[in-house]
Amino acid sequence: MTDIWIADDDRGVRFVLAEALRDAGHAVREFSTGDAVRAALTEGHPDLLVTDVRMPGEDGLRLLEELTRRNIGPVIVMSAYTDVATTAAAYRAGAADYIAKPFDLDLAVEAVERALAAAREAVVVPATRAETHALLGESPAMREVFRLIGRVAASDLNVLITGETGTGKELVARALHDESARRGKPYVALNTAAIPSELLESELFGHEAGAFTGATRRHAGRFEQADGGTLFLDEIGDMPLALQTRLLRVLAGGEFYRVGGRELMHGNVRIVAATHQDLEARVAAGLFRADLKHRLDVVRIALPSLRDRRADIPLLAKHFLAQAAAELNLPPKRFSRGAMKLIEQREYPGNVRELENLCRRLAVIAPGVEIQASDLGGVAVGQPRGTEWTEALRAWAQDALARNEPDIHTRAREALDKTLLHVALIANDGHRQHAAAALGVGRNTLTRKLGASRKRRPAKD
Ligand SMILES: Nc1ncnc2c1ncn2[C@@H]1O[C@H](COP(=O)(O)OP(=O)(O)OP(=O)(O)O)[C@@H](O)[C@H]1O
Repeated sequence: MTDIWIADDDRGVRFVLAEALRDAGHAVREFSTGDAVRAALTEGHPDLLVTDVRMPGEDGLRLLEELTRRNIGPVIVMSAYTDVATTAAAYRAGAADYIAKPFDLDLAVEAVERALAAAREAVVVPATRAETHALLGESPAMREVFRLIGRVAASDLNVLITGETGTGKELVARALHDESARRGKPYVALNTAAIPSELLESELFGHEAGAFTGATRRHAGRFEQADGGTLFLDEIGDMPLALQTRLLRVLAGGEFYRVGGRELMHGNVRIVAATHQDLEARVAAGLFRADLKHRLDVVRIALPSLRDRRADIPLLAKHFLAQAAAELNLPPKRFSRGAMKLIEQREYPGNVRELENLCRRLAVIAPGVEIQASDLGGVAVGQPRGTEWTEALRAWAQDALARNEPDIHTRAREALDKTLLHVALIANDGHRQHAAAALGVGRNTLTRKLGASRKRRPAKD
C-alpha cells in the first residue's frame, strides 16, 4: 500500500482529501503542522507528501526542500496563494505538482496518482546517488569486487550477483548501472520475493486494461519501464518456475507481450540479477531452470560476508553513524575506542545492513557525543529494545488522538501487519508457509492479510 501524508492546518481540507485518497486505496496520515511532519520523518517517510504552503511553524516549502534534499518524495504543494513567486518557488524546490486551493477533489486525486506513477516509472537513480549509494570498502575482497564492477559495467553482459543477505547486492547493481553507458536511462528494480507470484508476471511484463479482475488500466511492466536501461531482478532464486520459462523466452528473443495484450513489445534491457541462495543447488533440486541460470550468470560477482572482511567494519560504522546523524538531524557522534572494539568483534548475521541498523540505533539512543562500550549493552543483541518501537507507537497514538484523527486502531494494526508480513516474507525467501510459521500465525491468516493489503492496491508492490 502506498503511504501518503497530508499536511494542512485546515482540518476540513485534510479530511476530504484523506477520505478521497483512502477510497483510492492508499494509506493516509494527516498532520496539522509542518513540525509534526518533521517529527514523523525521524521514524519513517511517506511515498508521497501533499502539503499546504502556509502553516503555523514550519511551512510547506521548507518541508519540500527537506524532502527533496533527502530524496524522499514526490511532494505535491497546495496553496490558496497562486502567485507566480510561490508557484515558481515550489517547482524550483522540486515539487512534483502544484494544486491551487480551492481544488476539485477528483483532480487532486488524479494529481497524486500521476505523481506516484511518474515516481514509479522513473526509478532513475538521482544525481546525488554517488554519495548516498557509495559502496565502501578497503579490504582485498571488496577491492576485487570494485575491480570486477569496473571491468563489466561498460559491457552489456548480464550479471549475477551472489552474497548473503545485507552484503550490498543491490548497491552493486546500482553501481553497475551508474558506471555503464546506460546511466542516463532508467534503473528499475524488482524484488521477486516481495511480490505475490500471481502478480509477478504483470509486474514484469505489464498488462492491458481488463486482462484480469482488478486490472482497470493499462500498466507498463518493469521491462517496459527499464527500456534502454537496467532491470535489477532481486531474489531471482525465488522466481516461480512458470515465470522462469517466460523470462527465459524474453531474454532469448528480446520480445514479449503484456498480459492480455496482442502488441509485440521489444525491449533493450540489461539484466542484473541477484540471489542469496545457492543457485546451483536450486538447479540440482529442479527448482531453477539451468538454461535461465546460464543466461543470467554470464558474469558473476560474489559479495563477501562482513565476517570475511572485518577490516572494513570501522570505516562502515563511522560512515553509518555520520549518515544517521545527518539524516535524522541529530548532533554528530563518535565512537570511543572501547565501543569500536566491541563493534569490530560482534557477529553480524545480517551483514552490512545489521551493522548499519546498529549504528542508526546508537545515533538515536546513545546519550553522549562519544558512544561508550556500555551504550552497546542494550543494543548489542542486534534487536531493537522492546520499548523503542512501543515508545514510537505511543507518541504516534497521542499525536493522532490529539488531532482527532479517524481509524487510529485500524491504521496502527495495518501498519503492524504490513511491517511484520514484509519482514517475514523477505526473511523466508517469499515462502508464505515459512513466513507464517515464523510469525506464529496460520498460513490462512497470512494469506488473508496479504490479500487485504493487495486488494487496496492491485498489481503494485
Ligand atoms: N559496501 C557497502 N558500503 C556501504 N553501504 C553498504 C555496503 N554494503 C551494503 N551497504 C548498505 O547495507 C544495506 C544493505 O545493502 P543491500 O540492500 O544492497 O544488500 P543486499 O545484499 O541486496 O540485501 P538482501 O539480499 O537482503 O536484499 C544498505 O543500506 C546498503 O546501503
